[in-house]
Amino acid sequence: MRLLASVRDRGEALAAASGGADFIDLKEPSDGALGGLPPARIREIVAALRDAHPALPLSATIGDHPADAADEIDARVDAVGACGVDYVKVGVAGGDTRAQRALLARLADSPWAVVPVFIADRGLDPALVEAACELPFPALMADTEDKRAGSLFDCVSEAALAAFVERVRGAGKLVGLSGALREHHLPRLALLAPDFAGFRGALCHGPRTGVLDPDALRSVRRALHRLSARHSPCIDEGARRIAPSLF
Ligand SMILES: O=C[C@H](O)COP(=O)(O)O
Repeated sequence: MRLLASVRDRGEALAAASGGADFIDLKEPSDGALGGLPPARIREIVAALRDAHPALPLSATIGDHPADAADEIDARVDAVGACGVDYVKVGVAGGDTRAQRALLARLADSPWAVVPVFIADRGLDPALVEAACELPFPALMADTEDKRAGSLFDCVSEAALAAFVERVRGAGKLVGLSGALREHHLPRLALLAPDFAGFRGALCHGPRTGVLDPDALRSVRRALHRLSARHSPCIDEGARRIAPSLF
């Protein structure tokens, strides 16, 4: 299980990369679950990371938008993709199923590598996950929107999370879990064995809107290493086959 760290600026990005994050995710935590950074800031961070850590995979979010905001979402995906990140993360918020399916179909046609992020505050819709699994996305994630309402584990049952991980991996995609996850959740995460787990709040000294704390990141990193030493190497082998460039 790899560590995705969400960062908002160049300083945090370099600290997260040096601290051992496996994926760097660019977002503005003060602007919501998938708060977007201005393209100029994304380009600045991408340049700094490509220079210092050229092999590190980078993602960026486009901001929180309702599923039916088609034009706005398309424009933001293009703007963020053009900044040179490897993946563009797009939230699939709850609500109108038809709009969600239409959004997935459009994102699958995007020239950029889009990672849909299912906003799971009210659970995961297996039919929607199934629809996404049939489209050519490199990865799928789950995250939560209301960070005060507990963690992903308070919103989605472990059985449903296990089914999500299994289905997405079975479709040949990377699978990631996030949503107010803390270090104490790592043993439960390790049992689910997603390819990566995403963190912001756990890496900050105060709230997730505060500043990234390199010591907190190192602590999560160490805990993950300890758990990885115990979990089955065949999971990593599977992930290597799906996305060899990431390993
Ligand atoms: O992509 C991962 C998110 O940034 C996770 O943020 P969080 O740990 O504060 O829920």
